[in-house]
Amino acid sequence: MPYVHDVFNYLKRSSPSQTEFYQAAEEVLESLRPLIEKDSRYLKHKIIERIVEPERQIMFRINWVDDNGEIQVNKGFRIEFNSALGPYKGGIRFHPSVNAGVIKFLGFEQIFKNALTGLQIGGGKGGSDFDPKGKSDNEIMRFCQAFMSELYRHIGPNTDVPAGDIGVGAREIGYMFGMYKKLTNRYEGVLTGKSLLWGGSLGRTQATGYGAVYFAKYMLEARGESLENKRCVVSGSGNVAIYTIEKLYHLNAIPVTCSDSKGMIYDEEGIDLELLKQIKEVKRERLTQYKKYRPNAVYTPIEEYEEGTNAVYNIPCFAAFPSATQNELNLQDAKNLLANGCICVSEGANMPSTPQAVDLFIESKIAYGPGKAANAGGVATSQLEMAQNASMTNWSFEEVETKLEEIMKNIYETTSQTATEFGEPTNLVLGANIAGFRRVADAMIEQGLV
Ligand SMILES: NC(=O)C1=CN([C@@H]2O[C@H](COP(=O)(O)OP(=O)(O)OC[C@H]3O[C@@H](n4cnc5c(N)ncnc54)[C@H](O)[C@@H]3O)[C@@H](O)[C@H]2O)C=CC1
Ligand SMILES: O=C(O)CCC(=O)C(=O)O
Repeated sequence: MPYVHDVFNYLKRSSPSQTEFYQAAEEVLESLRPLIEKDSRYLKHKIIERIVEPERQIMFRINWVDDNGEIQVNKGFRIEFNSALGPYKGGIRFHPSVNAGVIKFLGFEQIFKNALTGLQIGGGKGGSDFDPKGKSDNEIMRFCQAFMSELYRHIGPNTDVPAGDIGVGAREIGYMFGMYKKLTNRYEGVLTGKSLLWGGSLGRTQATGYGAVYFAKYMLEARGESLENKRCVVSGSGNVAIYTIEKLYHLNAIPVTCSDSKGMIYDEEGIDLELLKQIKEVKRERLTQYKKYRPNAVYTPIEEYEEGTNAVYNIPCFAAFPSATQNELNLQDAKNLLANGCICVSEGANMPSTPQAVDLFIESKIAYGPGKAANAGGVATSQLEMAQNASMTNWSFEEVETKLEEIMKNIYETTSQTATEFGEPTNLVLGANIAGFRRVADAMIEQGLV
């Protein structure tokens, strides 16, 4: 369809050098072809042209002072992409690779992910090229305060509600919340992922990882399979990876790997979860420490990975849970997974598989859950946190987890039914993109040209 092609070319001309955004947009636009052919309303209302353009993009300077008294300057971003379904909602990422294109791809994915949850949340994302690695606690606090000293004027509990992402966890959310409160004199649910002491929700920390495993469980159940006693590989060792490993153990699976940007651990007997939490959540150390306490585990530094591959995906497994970062799994990794017997990939990270890897997963008809569906449990539970804040109540862990599992089951069913409706029952990329888009697009049409 030349129309989709034209919109995509326009994007490339109007937003130069935003590679990750083109990747995310191309996948969604390609998936929408059969829908656009079937329903002319989307063309008439120019929904495609409108949905790829953020409603608002904020870029700002962040000045802060390091422990040596030196002034440091970073870039800050918040993209308020689409508010058809509710207040902008999406995390904040602190990582040196952050730029306008990365935040735009994440914000774009967030629109459809949030729509798939069935909840009233629009799509947004933010971040900074600040590198938290090696920074003292005081430096982290000063940076978070400086970041919020600009962001506070753009957000609010009914406007835009940020949360965490790579490099932003409960500690950073705490420092940002403190500054927001001081500047506005308001104590309100403006951020999610808060500490349980002052407005957080039980289960939010676990939600993304648990959700990605639930998504795998439902994909597998539909094929008469289960995770029980199956070996699984997990990449990353942050929030999503840790709670993916935890839920895999709950379902009697055996997670055998985790990784960080410097290397990977292969622990044949199963990852020691308490040790991993101690290293990553408490001490904030490198994974090399893991081997000190588990001498039988194998640590492979990235310099020793086979060229052009991610060693995590060279370990034989039944299911894989990419939980680190974008484009961490390429075509060769996908081939390695399939050759070693993997039949399920559930993405905890955002866009971890390259387009060629995704094509191979779809072609081979394995159970493949794209990030915007499989990792939606995090943002869904953030909305549960917003609901508790607004009603001044606190739900039990069991209540939140029951809702989370129900939401993940619904997302699986919606994506699978939509894929079937469009003639490709195992293609959950098609199902997720069309189902997410349709909900947002129909809301945009009903709300008029705004
Ligand atoms: N935290 C959340 O609730 C959600 C997170 N996500 C996505 O999950 C992924 C992981 O995020 P979090 O666990 O929250 O972040 P985190 O900061 O807790 O952990 C990130 C992990 O990825 C690893 N990593 C980063 N860059 C890497 C690289 N180039 N190679 C190998 N490992 C690398 C880090 O070492 C760390 O272990 C991201 O793609 C994020 O956007 C998606 C939905 C919700
Ligand atoms: O909890 C949230 O609001 C956002 C989570 C997030 O950033 C994501 O889903 O990628």
